[in-house]
Amino acid sequence: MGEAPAFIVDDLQNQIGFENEFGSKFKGCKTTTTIGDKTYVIGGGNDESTLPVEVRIFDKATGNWVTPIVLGSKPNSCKGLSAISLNDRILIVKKGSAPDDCILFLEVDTWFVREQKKIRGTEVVAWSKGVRGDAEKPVVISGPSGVGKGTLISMLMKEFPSMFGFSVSHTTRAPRGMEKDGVHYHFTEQSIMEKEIKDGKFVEYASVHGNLYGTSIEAVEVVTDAGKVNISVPPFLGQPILLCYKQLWIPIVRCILDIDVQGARSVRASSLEAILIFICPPSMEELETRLRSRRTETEEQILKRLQNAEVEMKQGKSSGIFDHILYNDNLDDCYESLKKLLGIDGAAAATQISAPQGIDLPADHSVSKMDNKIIINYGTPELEKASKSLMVLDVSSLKGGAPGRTRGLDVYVID
Ligand SMILES: Nc1ncnc2c1ncn2[C@@H]1O[C@H](COP(=O)(O)OP(=O)(O)OP(=O)(O)O)[C@@H](O)[C@H]1O
Ligand SMILES: Nc1nc2c(ncn2[C@@H]2O[C@H](COP(=O)(O)O)[C@@H](O)[C@H]2O)c(=O)[nH]1
Repeated sequence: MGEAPAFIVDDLQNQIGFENEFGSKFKGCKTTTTIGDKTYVIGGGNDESTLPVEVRIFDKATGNWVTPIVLGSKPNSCKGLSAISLNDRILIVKKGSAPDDCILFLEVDTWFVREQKKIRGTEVVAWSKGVRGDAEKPVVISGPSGVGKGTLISMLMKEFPSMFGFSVSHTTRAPRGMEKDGVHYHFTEQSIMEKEIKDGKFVEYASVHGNLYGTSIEAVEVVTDAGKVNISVPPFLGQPILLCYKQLWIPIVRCILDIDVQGARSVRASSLEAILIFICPPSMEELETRLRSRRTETEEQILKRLQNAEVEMKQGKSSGIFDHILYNDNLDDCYESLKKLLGIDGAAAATQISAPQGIDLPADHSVSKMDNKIIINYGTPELEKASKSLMVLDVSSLKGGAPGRTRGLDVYVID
């Protein structure tokens, strides 16, 4: 580890035009990173301000400045930024930020961003938060209507209120008696939802039993960003807060999606990297009994749902979309199997599985890159010579990304 870093970041440029263009646009800290013909200028929001970090792009090919559509939750202000190019995304190391909020990725050419650029016909970038290891994979629960998906999800949310967050879908179907807008679904109109789909606001969508249903990017982000709030007081019942890390109570939230097989197929093809679970009924007769006993559909709707169930069952069992298949015969048994799959069949495991390990970055540091390793040097120049304390972020196994989290960061310290 004694070699000089191959690439020094914090590459603040003073090219003609940069400072003027920039100085007026961004108050506070800023940094620039070039990927191909584009220079990404990322900055704003210093420690005292509440302004979020902004992004502008200087296109060297055209000589023009572009203000991109920025998806994802913009990072909070910080004391300084370092930016490291990783080809399709830029890793941002924030100074003076909370352990769960100091490593972020600005995606500039990932699958998700390319799709969004195609849909929107303009420059797009997307923020995603970096997390260590493999935690927090979203969970997709799919299966025919009436099989018990909602029942199982309710049981999970009731037993682990702090651990799971439900992705509230959009639908064009009418609300049922007890259903609340924004809680069970975002009830919307066909024309509005079609426009929003065209605008690229959805991770996935499908026409199901004659209505449009879809998971918006925002719905997923609302859940994953629940982990962003840092509160310095202990949790009380009902709050989505679990883990005390460095005197901060860090919420742990894992996103659950209840979607049909078509939607599951889209999620499988996306960058969400979810765990996909298909729930089967013990028999079609039992499925019909459950659908009828729910008393929420008309006879015509029940028949349509049963007809669609035949197709969904075939696809669910054989398409290779799903990681796991569970049979919901006895509800309690199925629920236990689901918890086992998710690694939460014991109280200790429940805390382990989703506990996000923050990255405790020293407030003062410099950042460099060597191959797939980001080296964070946190000694003063004098101390560096003596002790060379380094933190290494290994980015060789990154997974996921916008609209969820970027997982797979390996972090270790070299003394
Ligand atoms: N294992 C089970 N045994 C008997 N009844 C069950 C079981 N699981 C769920 N149910 C019942 O079946 C009905 C349908 O369940 P639920 O509404 O959860 O299905 P769903 O898969 O979410 O349906 P949809 O896709 O239409 O939303 C409910 O009345 C529920 O109480
Ligand atoms: N592809 C998607 N399917 C969804 C979504 N939200 C719900 N669903 C599925 O629709 C059916 C019917 O639901 P119901 O509430 O009308 O009974 C069911 O299979 C759900 O899983 C979504 O966002 N995308």
